[in-house]
Amino acid sequence: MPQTIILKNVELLSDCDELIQTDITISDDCITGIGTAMEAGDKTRVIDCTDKLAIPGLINTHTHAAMSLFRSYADDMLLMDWLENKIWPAEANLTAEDVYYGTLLAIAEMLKTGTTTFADMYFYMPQVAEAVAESGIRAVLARGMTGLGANALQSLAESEAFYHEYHHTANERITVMLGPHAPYTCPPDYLKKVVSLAQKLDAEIHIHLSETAGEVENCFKQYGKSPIELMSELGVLDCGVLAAHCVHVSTEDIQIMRQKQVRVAHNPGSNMKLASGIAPVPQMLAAGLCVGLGTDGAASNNNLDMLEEIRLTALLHKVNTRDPLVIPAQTAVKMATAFGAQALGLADKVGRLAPGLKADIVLLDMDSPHWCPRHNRLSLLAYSASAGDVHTVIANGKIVVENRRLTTIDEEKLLYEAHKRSMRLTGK
Ligand SMILES: CSC[C@H]1O[C@@H](n2cnc3c(O)ncnc32)[C@H](O)[C@@H]1O
Ligand SMILES: [Zn+2]
Repeated sequence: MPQTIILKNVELLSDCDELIQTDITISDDCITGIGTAMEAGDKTRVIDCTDKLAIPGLINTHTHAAMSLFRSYADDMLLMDWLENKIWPAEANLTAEDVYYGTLLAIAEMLKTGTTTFADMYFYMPQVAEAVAESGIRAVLARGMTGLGANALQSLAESEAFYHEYHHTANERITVMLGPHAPYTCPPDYLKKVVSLAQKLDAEIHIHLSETAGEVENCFKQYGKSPIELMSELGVLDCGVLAAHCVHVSTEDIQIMRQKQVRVAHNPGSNMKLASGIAPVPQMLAAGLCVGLGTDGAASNNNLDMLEEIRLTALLHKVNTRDPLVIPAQTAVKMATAFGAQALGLADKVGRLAPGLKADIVLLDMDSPHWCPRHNRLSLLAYSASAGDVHTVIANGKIVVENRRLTTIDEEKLLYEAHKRSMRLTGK
């Protein structure tokens, strides 16, 4: 029997950003009505939403969920030093079960901070999918691949098997992409194999591109072109690409990205912490690119809080351009919702509150001093809200956070397991 939930007297922002107080009706996994709800029947759960603001579930377009196990392990370093000397050696010891618990830890944090969809690139992806399936979150999963080393061909084969086994599973909550790590770990011949596989499967690609100045400089030295130009030449950009970072992209690169409809995952927190630079987001948006927001892994952020990324996005680009209008609150919020959905190929399912879309809904508790006075809900959401305001989270029509508590995850057991495994992995 499909369950019906009515969110009674909830506040929400319409597509035209008008504030409305109304009811949202959820039947099974979908939003079926926005407007005064019909009389509740026996099987209907009515939730009083006085003083609650409903927003679409937030969409994290780039992370490595299980890296939550490495949070606070290696900080204040540049990307390549951090990867080569701290992260990759520690990741070499990861087991499938570690990745399961690391991913579940990340999912617990994401759900409690209002994220209902994430795009992940990592190893041991069947265990990632298991954590996604049982927690109720939505995810776009990619088995990370590097073309250097003994596992290069095996990870291609694993990616193919993972795609066949998990694409469109968990009630359609899981979709699968291919995940070549980056141009500096995937040489051209390897990327050509990835492109062939993507064409065979009709799969899209999630890849790190142009994250640091050093990456772009080395790419010019090695191939005489930028990472974007190289990817274009190799056919990678013809597969449908979600490109993480794009910090050091030129005007010419942006034109290519526009032509190839590359979608960008902007990760302001990680880019700031790793001192990678500031992505030209205003230029990318002005060129018509789809730019979503991501946290990157919790080891380089050091949290998975998308409300924080919204705020960072709105602030960072203002101070960088000295133009307060460059990314207004509304744009930053859209980047974490509607644009994020588009970036992940899920715009027909999530990212907005509208009848017919999946019921991925976050209720923020506005009954706090930092929500007073309420001149402008969008402004409050972008500049004043914080993770502690996330009261209730509904993912695919199911309540996964209720009164700030997880309903699908045993948090106490999870923290014990995650802490124990993290200590072993980092030799502590
Ligand atoms: C091959 S699985 C993903 C791989 O990416 C590493 N990683 C984490 N953060 C970053 C980043 O900001 N840039 C590049 N690579 C990153 C992660 O440790 C995994 O090894
Ligand atoms: Zn990353």
